[in-house]
Amino acid sequence: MQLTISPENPIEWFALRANLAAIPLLHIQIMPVLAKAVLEAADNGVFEAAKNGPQTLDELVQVLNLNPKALGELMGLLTAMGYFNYKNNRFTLTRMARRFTLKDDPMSVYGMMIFNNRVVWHWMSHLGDYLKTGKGVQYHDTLSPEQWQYYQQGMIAASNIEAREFGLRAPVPRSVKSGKATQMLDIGGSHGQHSVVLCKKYSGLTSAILDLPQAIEQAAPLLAQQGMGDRVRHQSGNVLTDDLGESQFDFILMSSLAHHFSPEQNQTVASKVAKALRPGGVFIINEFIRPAIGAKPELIGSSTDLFYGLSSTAGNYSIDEISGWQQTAGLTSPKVINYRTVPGRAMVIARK
Ligand SMILES: C[S@@+](CC[C@H](N)C(=O)[O-])C[C@H]1O[C@@H](n2cnc3c(N)ncnc32)[C@H](O)[C@@H]1O
Repeated sequence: MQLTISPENPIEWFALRANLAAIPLLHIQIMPVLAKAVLEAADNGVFEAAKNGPQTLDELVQVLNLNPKALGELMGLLTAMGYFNYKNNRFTLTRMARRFTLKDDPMSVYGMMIFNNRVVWHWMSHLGDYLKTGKGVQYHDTLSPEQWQYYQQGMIAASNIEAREFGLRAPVPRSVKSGKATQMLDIGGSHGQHSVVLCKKYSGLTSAILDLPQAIEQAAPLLAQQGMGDRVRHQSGNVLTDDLGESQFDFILMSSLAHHFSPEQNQTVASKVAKALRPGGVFIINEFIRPAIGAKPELIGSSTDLFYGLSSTAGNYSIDEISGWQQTAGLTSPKVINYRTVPGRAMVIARK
C-alpha cells in the first residue's frame, strides 16, 4: 500500500509536477503532529466522549476537563483528518472513527493507540542511536509490568483486524478438518485470538499458547474473556530455549514473532517446529513481508521493517527468506496467502 499526496486543484497539481512542493516538510512537520494528535485524542478520551452523539466544543471541554483553546485546535485537526464531521457547532464521529477508535468495537485499534502513545512513542527518539549502533530497544527485556499490559492490549487490538480473515483462510491439515487431529501450538500467541478463531471453527482442536511469563500475566485476562476454557490455554516458556517435543502437534502458528528474531533464531525455531509437527502437519509464519530487493518499495512493509529493527534489532523478512527457513528445516510445499484486509501481510505456509 502507498500513502500518496493527491492535489486538490490545478495549482497544486502543477506544483507537484514541477517539483515545487517541499514534500519533506509534510513528512517532518505535518505527519508527526497527525500521529500524536490521534494518539493523545484516544488517550484523553476524546473519541469516547463523542460516542453517544454530536458534541459542542464546550461540552467536550467540560466532560474531558481539557484546555478549551488546545482542544479546539485538536478538534480542528481531527476533523481535517476525517475522524469528525463538524456541523451546527457540533462534532460528530465519522463512520471510520466509530469503527476503529472506540474501545468496544470488535475492529477497534484503541489498545494499540494507548500502547503507541504511552510506550512506543518514546522509542522513536532512539532511532538515531539505532542507526549508529544497529542495536534496537529490545523491549521484551525491559518493559515494566504496566507496559507489558499496554503491549498485550495493543497486540489484541492489532490482531482484531486480521483474525477473521485468518480464521476463514488459514489452511489446516485434512485431519484437523475431519476432527481426527487435535493439537495446535501458537508460538508467541499472547492474547490467543488466532487460536480462538480456529478452535471455534474446528470443534476437535485445542491450542497451547507458548509465550513469555511476563506476557502471559497480562494476556491471561484477555484470553479468559473468550470463554474457551481448557481448549485454548497458556503455556509459559521461551521458544528460543525450550524444547517443543517430537511429533506432538498437527498445526503450528508463529504470528508476528519472526520479526523480533534474527535469521539464525528463526532457523532454530523452524527446525524445532519441524520436529514437533506430526506427519502432514502445517506450519504457518504469519508476518508483515519485506518487499524483495529490487521489487517495488511498499510503505507498510518498509516502515515496519525499520520499526522492528528499532524495537527488536531484527526486522521484516521476505517471502523467500521465510520459506527458506521452513525448507531448510525439511518442510515442503511452501505456499503464500496474502491478506486482503491487511496490506503487506501474509501467511507463509509449509507442511511436514
Ligand atoms: C508482536 S506479539 C504477537 C502476538 C500475536 N501472536 C499476534 O499475532 O497478535 C509477539 C509475542 O511474542 C512473545 N514473545 C517474544 N519473545 C518470545 C519468545 N522468545 N518465546 C515465546 N514468545 C515470545 C511476546 O511476549 C508477544 O506476546
